Amino acid sequence: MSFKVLVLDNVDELCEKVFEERGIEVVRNHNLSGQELFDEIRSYDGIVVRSSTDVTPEVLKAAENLKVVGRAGVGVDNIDIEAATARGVLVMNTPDGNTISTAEHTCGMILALARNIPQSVNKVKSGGWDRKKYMGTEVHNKTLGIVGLGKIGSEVAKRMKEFGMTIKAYDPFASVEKAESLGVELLELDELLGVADFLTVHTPLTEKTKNMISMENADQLKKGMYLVNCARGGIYREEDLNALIQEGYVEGIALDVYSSEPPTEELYELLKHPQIITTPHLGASTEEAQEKVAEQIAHQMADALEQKSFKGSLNGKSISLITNKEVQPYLKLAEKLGSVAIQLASEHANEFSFEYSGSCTKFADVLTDSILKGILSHHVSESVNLINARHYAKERGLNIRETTASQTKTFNDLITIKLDEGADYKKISATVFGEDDYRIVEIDGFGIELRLEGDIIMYQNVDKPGMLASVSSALANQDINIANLSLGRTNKGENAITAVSVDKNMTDEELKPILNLDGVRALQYVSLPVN
Ligand SMILES: NC(=O)C1=CN([C@@H]2O[C@H](COP(=O)(O)OP(=O)(O)OC[C@H]3O[C@@H](n4cnc5c(N)ncnc54)[C@H](O)[C@@H]3O)[C@@H](O)[C@H]2O)C=CC1
Ligand SMILES: O=C(O)C(=O)COP(=O)(O)O
Repeated sequence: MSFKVLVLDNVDELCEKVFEERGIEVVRNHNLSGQELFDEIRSYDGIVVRSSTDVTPEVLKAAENLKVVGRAGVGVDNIDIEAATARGVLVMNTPDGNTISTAEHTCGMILALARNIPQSVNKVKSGGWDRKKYMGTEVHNKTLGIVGLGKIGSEVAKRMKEFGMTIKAYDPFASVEKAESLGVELLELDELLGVADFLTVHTPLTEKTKNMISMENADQLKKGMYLVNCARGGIYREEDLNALIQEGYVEGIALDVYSSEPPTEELYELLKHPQIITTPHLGASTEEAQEKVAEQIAHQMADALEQKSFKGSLNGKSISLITNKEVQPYLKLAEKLGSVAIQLASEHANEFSFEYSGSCTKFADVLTDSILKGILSHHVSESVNLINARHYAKERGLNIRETTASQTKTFNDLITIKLDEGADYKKISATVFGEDDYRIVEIDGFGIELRLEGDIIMYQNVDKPGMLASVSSALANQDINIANLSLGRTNKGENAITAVSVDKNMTDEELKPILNLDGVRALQYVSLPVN
């Protein structure tokens, strides 16, 4: 299969090189926006972005062929992951390719703040000379507060420790062991704000981190401290930045990131304050970081398109499992069974129970995605895949219950779907023999053996002589060949279930003679793709 990828942002050329080496057609176009972008994007299987292109629901809708969005970098706030997930589009990033560069930039900002480097450079360049005004402060023996002791925060800690700083951090998700190994003391946020001479943030922008510092909590800050933000604009409340300095809470602020990039006119005005130093989102802008993220994202996207690996994927949490050879037969089994279930369920049924037993239980999560794919493919016009199956299930109000049992009585593995009360058949179980022999093995407690493929007529009947002969002659009269059949019964002469595979896709009209046979009940017709 051949794939086509569009590079939309200023991503290093190595990206194209990797795609080309891997036989993927690649086009670079930085200058697309609006309708032009919508028109161009239609035919691509993948797009590569940095932080400059907003991957909105509209962009995703226009990209009819899209399978993967690759972010050559970390932050994905410019990508609507929810909308991508709903459309079954994989979103991936390169979590560590620009860590060192951003950490180095942060350290640079801390030192630049401490020694007024940008302001004094400007002074000299404009023909001025003022040594008194630009008196600085040492960072040695000062406390650096880090909010977010993740990849970048940790690298900043290591580097600034070497400058003789005491490092303290707030990160509710960081382990004490990790902090100890870095020589960092973990504190609560309010404690950290009270002791930090310099505060640097390295978290995503979330409901919790937005406006983490503002005039509202300025009282908690150590007087005359410095603020650094090389993470995401808005973690410090931008409208309050000038006031924080003017009211004497903060001595200086260094920003690499802004709530809108480039900043709005109002924001540009605020940034003119002489004690605020600024760079235009340069944290990751080094040759080394850009080469790393470009190469990484191209390989990751190529692997994903070729279904080899899903490293770096941010949605479809269980998708990485589908490259596991062991899980593939179960995925197919689950999807087929889901398809049977929806064909047997009552109209408007919205309750399904999935039971996994045996060794397949360890893949239960992705098997549920696959059953849902089988169920929903009959309902949803948009293409359903393992990434968006749960999204659609939720949107359609399906209630799902999942249970697992480590052992089965008769089979190594069994997947069972329980249907709604109104359905003719309430419980259907299937397994896979070998690599690709998918079979229904039980319906409503009746042992049966039927391949999960092609066209199947299922009915209940009283276990008496001649029933099968009547059904086969009703089929033969219409020149319909029986491919396979399976009978299940409880006890001799009692109720029985018959499943007949036929060689053609039958119409309602063709089913009527069977439906009208005396003794045939609960006739259902199921159609499945042939393996
Ligand atoms: N300026 C630039 O060019 C760049 C900026 N970034 C940004 O830097 C930030 C950090 O990136 P990484 O270190 O790679 O991410 P990471 O995921 O390794 O670390 C984030 C840390 O923040 C912590 N965290 C999350 N919510 C928190 C909260 N409410 N309070 C305290 N800690 C919290 C997490 O536990 C985690 O340890 C991201 O926002 C990323 O987008 C990343 C690369 C370049
Ligand atoms: O990776 C990140 O999160 C960054 O902020 C870097 O953004 P950029 O790729 O330089 O536009």
